[in-house]
Amino acid sequence: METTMYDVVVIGAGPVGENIADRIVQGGLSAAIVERELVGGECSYWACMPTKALLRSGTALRAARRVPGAREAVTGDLDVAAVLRRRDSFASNWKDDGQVSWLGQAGISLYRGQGRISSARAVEVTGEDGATVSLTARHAVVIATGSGALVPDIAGLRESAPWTSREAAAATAVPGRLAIIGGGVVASEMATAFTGLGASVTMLARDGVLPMAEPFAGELVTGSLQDAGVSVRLGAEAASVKRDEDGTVHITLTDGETIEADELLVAVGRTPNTQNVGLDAIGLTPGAWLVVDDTLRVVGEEGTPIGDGWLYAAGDVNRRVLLTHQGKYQARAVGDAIVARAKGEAVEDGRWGRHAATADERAVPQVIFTEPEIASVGLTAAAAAAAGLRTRVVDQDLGAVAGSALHADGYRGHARMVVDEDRKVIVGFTLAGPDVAELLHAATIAVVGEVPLDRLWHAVPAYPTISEVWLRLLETYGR
Ligand SMILES: Cc1cc2nc3c(=O)[nH]c(=O)nc-3n(C[C@H](O)[C@H](O)[C@H](O)COP(=O)(O)OP(=O)(O)OC[C@H]3O[C@@H](n4cnc5c(N)ncnc54)[C@H](O)[C@@H]3O)c2cc1C
Ligand SMILES: NC(=O)c1ccc[n+]([C@@H]2O[C@H](COP(=O)([O-])OP(=O)(O)OC[C@H]3O[C@@H](n4cnc5c(N)ncnc54)[C@H](O)[C@@H]3O)[C@@H](O)[C@H]2O)c1
Repeated sequence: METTMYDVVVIGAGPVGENIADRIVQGGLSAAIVERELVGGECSYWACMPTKALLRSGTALRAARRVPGAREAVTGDLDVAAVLRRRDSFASNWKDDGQVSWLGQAGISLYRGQGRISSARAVEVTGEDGATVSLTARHAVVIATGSGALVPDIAGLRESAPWTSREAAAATAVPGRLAIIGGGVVASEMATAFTGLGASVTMLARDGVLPMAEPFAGELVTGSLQDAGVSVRLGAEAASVKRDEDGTVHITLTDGETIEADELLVAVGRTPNTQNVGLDAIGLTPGAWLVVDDTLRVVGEEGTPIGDGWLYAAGDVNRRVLLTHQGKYQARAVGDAIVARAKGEAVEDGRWGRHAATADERAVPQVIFTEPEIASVGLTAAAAAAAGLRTRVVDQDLGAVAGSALHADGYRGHARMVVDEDRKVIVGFTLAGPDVAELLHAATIAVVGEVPLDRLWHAVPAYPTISEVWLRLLETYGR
């Protein structure tokens, strides 16, 4: 079979794959990208964009209702059809023409179909018509195939055709009753969105609400979900599921209670898209998360790169951080590392080096778009303690800051700064409150830059903004 040669072949055209290919071409090499569904990946069509579009209108409405004067100008509830239309447009109506034309402009060759590694540096692409194309990579193959929703082994669950995050993100109607298994990020965001859109929501949060975040985050989100009418069942676990012929879903809990719903969303984490990517051909296990070093080279069981280091994996598929912005950060590192190695240039793979994804370890920012928003970077107090750091935790009521009070009547929120006492730098920062998302980057810079607290006193927050929380936290810490 004839094979086409590129410097680099990227499997998966999600946000991460696209950015890797772009970096490769910017670096003067040629790149092919393989995609089996839509160019743009999960984030564009079934994850970040559509879910945030489903949430945004409710957030705007709540914001207006918190400010007298604006409140009186708002009558009625959300216009569900308008929300769904706006969501459709943010999902580009599930068409990838825009992203395909971007690939063309960027000089990246697109191959549509399932990509499978057949041997070292060789990828076969099988299109929908069954035709196969062979690609060979001169320098590297990158797996950027992302992840899919994990559906746990609960009796009857799969047969009940549950929603995963995909069906929730792309919903064309709002179910009367929505049950959710899970208490993590997807469950909390979708409970917020669908209760705002008029569904009666029950959340089965076996392990609590946002258990990986600072405890006050989960408490505030739980409280506001309950205020909005969501039944938050902490500790509840589904034992079996059955869907009637009339479509009603019955969820039996481990304590014997049964809950009825019109739809059931399963949101208990992700599974890597590595089932059918040819891992068996190179001695790796299909279906497993890929393990990588800091320049994103896939390593085998003994911890050394596969072969001569021709295989890389970035984004969700390596499980380091399941977030778009962090995957794109990896993409910049891996793309530049491949170019440097191809050109025989030095690879800066030390901590914070140009080609190392160092921030993945302890400096990851995330915004959870619940009510209230949860914006965090770095380690929680518990994670810092578990890592053996000697820390001091400083807390501040965010509602007591002048800028917050002005922002919204009855502003409720909380901020926490985790200080590494040995280095006098911030290693973790969490904000919970309305409209805190845009405040996060200051904290990310403080954590990544390891800005000494002494110097932070000279970073004066403007008055009267919510950012004044920085000063309050420093004052509590003491000079
Ligand atoms: C509901 C939800 C909401 C989210 N919201 C946010 C958010 O607000 N902010 C945020 O930062 N992150 C968010 N995330 C996480 C984010 O979606 C992922 O981290 C991101 O999509 C990962 O990008 P990726 O390129 O690694 O993988 P993906 O986006 O999954 O893309 C991988 C691509 O590879 C393709 N592919 C897979 N296997 C093959 C193959 N063998 N051959 C060819 N193509 C293949 C797939 O079709 C897909 O297009 C959310 C996730 C979910 C589920
Ligand atoms: N705004 C954002 O940044 C955003 C939004 C959505 C998703 N995401 C990303 O997508 C990924 C997937 O989100 P997710 O919510 O599916 O995963 P998650 O890991 O955030 O939460 C899954 C939750 O399900 C619980 N769980 C696991 N198995 C269970 C079971 N059998 N029954 C009941 N509960 C169970 C876990 O304890 C956990 O709390 C996350 O890593 C997240 O970072 C990010």
